[in-house]
Amino acid sequence: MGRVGVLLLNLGGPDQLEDVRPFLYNLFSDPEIIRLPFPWLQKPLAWLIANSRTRKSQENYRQIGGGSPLRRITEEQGQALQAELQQKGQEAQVYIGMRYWYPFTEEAIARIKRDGVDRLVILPLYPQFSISTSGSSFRLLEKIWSEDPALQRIDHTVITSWYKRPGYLRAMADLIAQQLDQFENPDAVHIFFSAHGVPLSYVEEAGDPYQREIEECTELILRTLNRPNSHTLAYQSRVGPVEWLRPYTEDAIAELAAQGVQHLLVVPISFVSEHIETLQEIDIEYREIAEEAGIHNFQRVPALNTHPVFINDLAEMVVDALNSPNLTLDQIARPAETTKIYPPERWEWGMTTAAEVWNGRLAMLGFLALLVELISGHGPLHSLGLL
Ligand SMILES: C=CC1=C(C)c2cc3[nH]c(cc4nc(cc5[nH]c(cc1n2)c(C)c5CCC(=O)O)C(CCC(=O)O)=C4C)c(C)c3C=C
Ligand SMILES: [Fe+2]
Repeated sequence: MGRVGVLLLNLGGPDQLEDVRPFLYNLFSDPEIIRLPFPWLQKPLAWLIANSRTRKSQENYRQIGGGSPLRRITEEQGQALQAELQQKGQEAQVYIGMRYWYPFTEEAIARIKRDGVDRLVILPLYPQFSISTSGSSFRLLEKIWSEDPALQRIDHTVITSWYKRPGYLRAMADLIAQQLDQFENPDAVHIFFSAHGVPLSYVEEAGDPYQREIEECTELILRTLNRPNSHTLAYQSRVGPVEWLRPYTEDAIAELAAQGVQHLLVVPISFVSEHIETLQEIDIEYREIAEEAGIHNFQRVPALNTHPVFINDLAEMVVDALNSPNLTLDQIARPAETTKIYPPERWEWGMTTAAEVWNGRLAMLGFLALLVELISGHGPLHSLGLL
């Protein structure tokens, strides 16, 4: 088989407060995060949004110790996966490629080339696929691959999403059960699944399978858990003025409180590491909303991090991928009739000419409105607290 490598893909997060601005700039420069019809608008808009969001975002990172734990946890996951693969008799080198901060995907690829990897498994650390997460990393990789004949010689396979894996579901159910059993009356606890949101247009216009995969994942976890608790699924971490997937977490918490729910167990569902949205948004912001609304028993399930059942499942996934037919970056970018990963014709740029013209006009208007707001200091983004 030659030298085997596993490339873990993740989003990345600022290691310290000074990193927040350039991290946000990288994030908003990604057309899979802000979808604009004109590429030349992307960088100026990214610069404007990053600058206007930095202070608020820094304050959030300050509340969790001055930086994101994502790099440390992802490295721990990588080490644990490498050791578990070795236990299973599969020698492999694990690499980490972050999309918006160090260690960048480009650095991981340089190391993969330097080490002479012959066989590579590409594994995003997102259980569910979204255009904005795994899709963005795959798109970047496809571009790097298409420009480098040395990479094209590496036999590679991509795992697109893996939320149906039995080990992942078991580990999630075990963590939920452990937390439930710490309540006085476990069956009376309302289980609240909180997924990272995406703009509604990703699902309705671009055909992102994310919402469907999140809903199915929630059902599978509940089936594995096999408890009688009531439950809710809602979406958190909305950014900007457009509509995102609903219900929004803060609204759903308020609604449950109004219905008299007293005991709430929050389950972060779209990410496998602790990060700002678990440690700050759920543990601090949503807890405050819940307690003010009358939910006094508010607990959260920890993220999987290096849970042994989860790491064992990742290792089995890698071994399975090495023994299955390859799904290549090229196939993902230009799917064949038989490759049904996500509706490709809907993910591509363009839609119809008329839609593009209108998108362009609206983007220009939006850009002008943003400039006016930045100069005048008044407008909808100020009202929303984004500027
Ligand atoms: C499945 C997980 C995630 C999805 C889907 C996702 C979509 C998405 N995110 C933004 C905007 C921001 N995301 C930020 C940080 C961030 N997001 C995720 C995960 C998903 N994002 C992670 C793991 C992180 C890093 C967390 C850390 O610990 O550092 C940020 C920066 C933080 C902040 O200022 O709030 C922004 C902004 C959009 C617009 C989007 C979908 C289009
Ligand atoms: Fe995000």
